[in-house]
Amino acid sequence: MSQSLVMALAQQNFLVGDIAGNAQRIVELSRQAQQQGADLIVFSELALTGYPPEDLLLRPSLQTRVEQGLQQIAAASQDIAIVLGFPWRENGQLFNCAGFWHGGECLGRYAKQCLPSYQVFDEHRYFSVGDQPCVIDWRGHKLALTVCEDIWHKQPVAQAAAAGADLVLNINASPFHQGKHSERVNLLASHARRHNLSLLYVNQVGGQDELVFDGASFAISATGEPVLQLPAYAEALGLVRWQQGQLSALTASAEAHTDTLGSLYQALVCGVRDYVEKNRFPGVLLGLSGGIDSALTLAIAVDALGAERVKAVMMPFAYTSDISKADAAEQASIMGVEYSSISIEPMYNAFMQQLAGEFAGLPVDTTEQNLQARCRGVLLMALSNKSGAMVLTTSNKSESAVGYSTLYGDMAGGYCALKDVYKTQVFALAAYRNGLSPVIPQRVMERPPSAELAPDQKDEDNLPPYTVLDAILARYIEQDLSADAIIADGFAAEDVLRVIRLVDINEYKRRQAPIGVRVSQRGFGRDRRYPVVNGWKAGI
Ligand SMILES: Nc1ncnc2c1ncn2[C@@H]1O[C@H](COP(=O)(O)OP(=O)(O)OC[C@H]2O[C@@H]([n+]3cccc(C(=O)O)c3)[C@H](O)[C@@H]2O)[C@@H](O)[C@H]1O
Ligand SMILES: Nc1ncnc2c1ncn2[C@@H]1O[C@H](COP(=O)(O)OP(=O)(O)OP(=O)(O)O)[C@@H](O)[C@H]1O
Ligand SMILES: NC(=O)CC[C@H](N)C(=O)O
Repeated sequence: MSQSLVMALAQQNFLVGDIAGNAQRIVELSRQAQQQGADLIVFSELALTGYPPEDLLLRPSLQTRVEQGLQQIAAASQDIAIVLGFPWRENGQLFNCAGFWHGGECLGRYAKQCLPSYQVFDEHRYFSVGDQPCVIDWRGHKLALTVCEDIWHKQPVAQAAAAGADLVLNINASPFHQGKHSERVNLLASHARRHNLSLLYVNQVGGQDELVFDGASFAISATGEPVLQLPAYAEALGLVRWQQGQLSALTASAEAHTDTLGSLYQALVCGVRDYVEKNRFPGVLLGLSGGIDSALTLAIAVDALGAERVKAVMMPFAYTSDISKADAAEQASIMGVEYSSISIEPMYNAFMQQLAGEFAGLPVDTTEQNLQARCRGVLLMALSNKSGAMVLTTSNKSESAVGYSTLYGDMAGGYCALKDVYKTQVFALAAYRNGLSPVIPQRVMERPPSAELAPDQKDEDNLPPYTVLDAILARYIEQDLSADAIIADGFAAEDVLRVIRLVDINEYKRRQAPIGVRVSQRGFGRDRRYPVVNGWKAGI
């Protein structure tokens, strides 16, 4: 006769590489869950190391550190069962494992069978493939362990069902991209219905370099109905009861994690917050130009860290309009951030004076524009060095795509909130954020974008309108379409060929850009690895 079980879903923000700290956190939370009546607690994939640990997995002391952490966890499993993810070396091979501890003993260990090595994932670089299901017979229940990517294929769940499982514990490190949450829920519901199984989906939460894990863990009944939904972008401990083959929620569900601009905005906030917090920066600073990119970046920074940890700097030059200065000052005041204005004119003039001999007889070109951006970069980095605050860069995905930014100028900095956000989405996100409370002056939202690096300059003088540019970029970057296919979609050949050429020749620039939040399935980080030197010809 099976007993009723209370199970805790532990959605946590672990620090990659801090094995001792993560083990301690796992022990504390297990104790806390036990006090709340849980018989079993489930942590996420590679909870012990944090995900993705990347080449830390190759460090010689990995196994020793993992064993030390697991000893503490085993000791904490006397009165509560603990399920968690950890790397495990056996016979010279490393596996991405899920383990089940109770009474101080490991009652089962499962090695992940489906290793993702696409998009940002690179698990075949580190892990060997498992080939066995793991179904643990505990207190009259048959509990199967699976790890993240396993659930995106039919075989591991089918194997577990064939081995008699009635409940699948799926531990995850599943990063956010737009639309991902509904994909996960639909996927698990289809496994549930196909095999008449209930499933727990436990995801980690928080930012890690370019990745943002949204959490949003859930439990699903054998009929494919969601039973419990944990919040997105927050740590949480949810409880469910498992009794006579039925799951029921013991804690309140969060609102369903919908795939709107709101979840995109929260992903950006979460990415910035965790990058700053986990690197222990006291705060951030950025150049505030009166344009939309720096305005949105400022709003994200303040939502992530609080106004007292954010500084904005206006650095005017001869081409900076009065309305840019006024709008920047107004936004800084609305948001309550420290604000200062430093003219770049004296340093620009000093550079030009020193270069006058070298430049004699040569026409004015982008060199002079880049020098303005570089004066700003130097000032921001000096302020960063002095205060310890990190510089946020403001380039969006459209600009990074076509190389519309200056090396060692506006590209100087540590982290980029909008790195994976097209310019058209920048406008939509700014409007979304202002809908919550007005933080970006209306004029900033309405002015045509301009780099203000030359008299009366507008971005769209040099580029097709952003709606057209972004549509071409999405086809080329996200969908991998050829120039011919994009032209066949109705775009002007001249625009398509020019944009593709710009994307191709600016790989070197993107390679030197700071990392930033990834929110699509094809960001400019680990998702897209093109050779800088290459002879590929655009066309078919
Ligand atoms: N393949 C390669 N591998 C390595 N390095 C390479 C390279 N090709 C050029 N380079 C180097 O890169 C230099 C060119 O890059 P860089 O100095 O950045 O300059 P560049 O790309 O020529 O100019 C920057 C462009 O971005 C625009 N911009 C700047 C700032 C802000 C904004 C905005 O709206 O936000 C727009 C600006 O109007 C201009 O069109 C070359 O002089 C060379 O030193
Ligand atoms: N006058 C300025 N004062 C402070 N920072 C500036 C100034 N001009 C440019 N910057 C910085 O350089 C970045 C590049 O901005 P630029 O104005 O060239 O074009 P942009 O990409 O349209 O950005 P934005 O929409 O923020 O103006 C800005 O986002 C800002 O961080
Ligand atoms: N860690 C993993 O196995 C992640 C892969 C999986 N498809 C996801 O992103 O949800």
